[in-house]
Amino acid sequence: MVQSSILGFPRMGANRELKKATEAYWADKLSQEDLLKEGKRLRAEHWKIQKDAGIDIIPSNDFAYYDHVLDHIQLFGVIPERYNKNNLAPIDQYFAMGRGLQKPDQGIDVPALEMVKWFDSNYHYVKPTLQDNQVFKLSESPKPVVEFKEAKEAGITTRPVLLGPVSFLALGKADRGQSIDPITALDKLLPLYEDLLKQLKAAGAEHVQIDEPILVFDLEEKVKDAFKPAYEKIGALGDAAPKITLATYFGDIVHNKDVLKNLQGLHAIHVDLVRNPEQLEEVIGALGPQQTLSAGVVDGRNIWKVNMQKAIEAVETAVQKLGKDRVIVATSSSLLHTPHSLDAEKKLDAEVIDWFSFAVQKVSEVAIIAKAVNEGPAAVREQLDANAKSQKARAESKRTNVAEVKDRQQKVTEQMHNRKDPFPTRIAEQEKRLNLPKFPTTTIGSFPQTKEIRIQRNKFVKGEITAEEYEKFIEKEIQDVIKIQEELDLDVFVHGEPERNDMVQYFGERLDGYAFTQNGWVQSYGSRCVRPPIVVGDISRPAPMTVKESKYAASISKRPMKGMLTGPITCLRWSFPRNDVHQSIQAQQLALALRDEVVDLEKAGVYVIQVDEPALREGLPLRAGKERTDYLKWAVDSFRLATAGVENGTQIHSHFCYSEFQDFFYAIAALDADVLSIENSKSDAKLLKVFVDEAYPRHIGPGVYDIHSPRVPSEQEIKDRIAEMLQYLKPEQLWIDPDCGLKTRGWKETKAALTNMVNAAKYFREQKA
Ligand code: MET
Ligand SMILES: [Zn+2]
Repeated sequence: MVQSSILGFPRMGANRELKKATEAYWADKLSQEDLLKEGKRLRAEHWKIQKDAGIDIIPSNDFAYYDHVLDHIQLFGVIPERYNKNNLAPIDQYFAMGRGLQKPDQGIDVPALEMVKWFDSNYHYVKPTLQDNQVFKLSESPKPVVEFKEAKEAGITTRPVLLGPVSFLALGKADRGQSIDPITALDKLLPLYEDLLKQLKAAGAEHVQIDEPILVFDLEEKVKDAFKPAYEKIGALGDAAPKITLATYFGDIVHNKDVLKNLQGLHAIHVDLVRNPEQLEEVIGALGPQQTLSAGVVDGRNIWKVNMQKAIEAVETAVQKLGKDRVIVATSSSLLHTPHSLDAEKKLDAEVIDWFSFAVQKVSEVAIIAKAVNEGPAAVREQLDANAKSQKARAESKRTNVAEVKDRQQKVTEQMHNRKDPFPTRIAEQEKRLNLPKFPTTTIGSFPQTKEIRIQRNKFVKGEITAEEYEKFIEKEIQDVIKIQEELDLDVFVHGEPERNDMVQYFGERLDGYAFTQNGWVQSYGSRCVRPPIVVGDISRPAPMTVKESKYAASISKRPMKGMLTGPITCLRWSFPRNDVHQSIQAQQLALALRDEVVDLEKAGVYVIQVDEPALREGLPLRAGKERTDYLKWAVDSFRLATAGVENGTQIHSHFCYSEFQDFFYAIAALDADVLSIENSKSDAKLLKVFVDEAYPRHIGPGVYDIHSPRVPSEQEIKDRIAEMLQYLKPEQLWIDPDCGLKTRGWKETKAALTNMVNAAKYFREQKA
């Protein structure tokens, strides 16, 4: 029989209970015992959801209090000495590695381990950080064993999930001052996996899921070569270990087919057939004679209802080749990346809610598909009919077929992507109009989002104050930040973004084609969750979105005002995109909407306009090659289309929270933005060398201080940063600004830091005069 399986379930709970519990624990408002109890309660609840839906293979150890990679760091004792010093309880040591720990009264001050994006998702994992003489040690009561037993006691036999040894190491790095290449530690790590697998088997686990997602990357030879010895060794345990399903996701593994050859002894291979359905045949061809295919046909990364008919066809194709006993129906990846359940959505309109499926619903979809394959479509006729009806309704909906939007896209010309004249002509006109000093100072857009701002916004949302009252409040906020900027003597002002709840949501709410959830939270890192808007249809701009605030701000300030927009790629990447049209089409629709906004800002007298694209880098496809070059082409085109409608004398800025774009610098240059502001305070100024090497002619503001910490940089520190930057950039190119927006900061440190920043800029201005 075909079995049904879930690769992982969201951890937060229906109402983000885990977030609330961990944050209460961090604030000393919840005991450790109660935190652990809450974790246990959530796990039980999530297992039950899956069991009740009829899932055959239910995961355990997919739960984590902070991050599952961090779980493995602790599981294998990859704990840098600095976290061992203070005799912390295991859970506190765990959180200390995840988020740092500062207790001045007890003399504790350890920073967090590095956290980075999990593949191309918006989830972040903690990087395994190894020492040159790394010693591994399996924890005394290994979490996977404990949680397996916990489920068993609750009457559910689960399939524990482990991150595989090759991925665990390959995703890691050497600690500061160390030079170990993590993969070279494989031999030392493997015995711990063997021990762990034996313990799981002894506890009653017949199966285990081992994730090796790095197989979707282009791998260095030495990493590729690590799979064979690793899995030979683990495989040699035979009946002393559970049967292994090796899971990959977020890409295809066809380019690593030769690795599969060495994995034919494993029980099953899982592949993502949502992202790469075309890999099915090749993967089947590469399986061993006994091996099972786990077919990931229900999307773990997005919120759309599965197309049952298509999913069933894919599974049937596998069944024809392998037989029912060698096929598993599964989610494409862990459901970690989807919100908990649609049940909490009371405000979504009936048309679109019928198109969505969150984790709880996806669990049922997997069960239904398995049943359809096992017992024939008649057994689930009603569900299949409802699904087909929903697919058809979505395809034919007015929202997904807006003729005006499509017509406008048809009429986009090459010319519309180009500014009127090249940069030298433009900058001359801009300088005449803006009359800025050398080393102009500015900020990235947002100023502190104070408690008062949040209170007033909530009141407005709840209808407790009128639109007019709220507008007055926002105007007052704008007046205040302008006054502060005058006092600080900044050169290019911003209005401070007080009206924006979030840089994507704000725009989504003003565009047609978007929907919003009330409770569609997805874990981003640790206890932090985001609630991405959903692109449901063709996008257009019914009315100006930011002009009122920017125009008002420009009208009351002495200095040039910078209008502030979120770029098309960032809007798309930080939303749930449509899966029925290519992302390039959605990006172009967003670009056209933003183009109108840019032109309207210019008409309103705003002659500096910043279009933020912090998500451009993370959207880069995981593997080099055509997909990547295609992405860069349409991403760059969408930015150019959004911004090229203005006159030469209007200055276009863009902002990135990354400066690590050595590999695709040509695309950054191709944006043709007059001024780029980039995150740089945490990076090596050497990264700027690429601007020199590529003879980048336009203006750049590499961030001179880190805004993620309340720490105030001294004037001297900022001067040193600027001096360093001047080794790479020409004085006439350089802008002085912070790393990113200041919305998460308090006013006190913001004013102090900006005062030092302006003074540092003035120092160089006088020096170079
Ligand atoms: C994550 S990038 C943020 C840019 C935005 N303009 C801000 O200042 O908050
Ligand atoms: Zn930023």
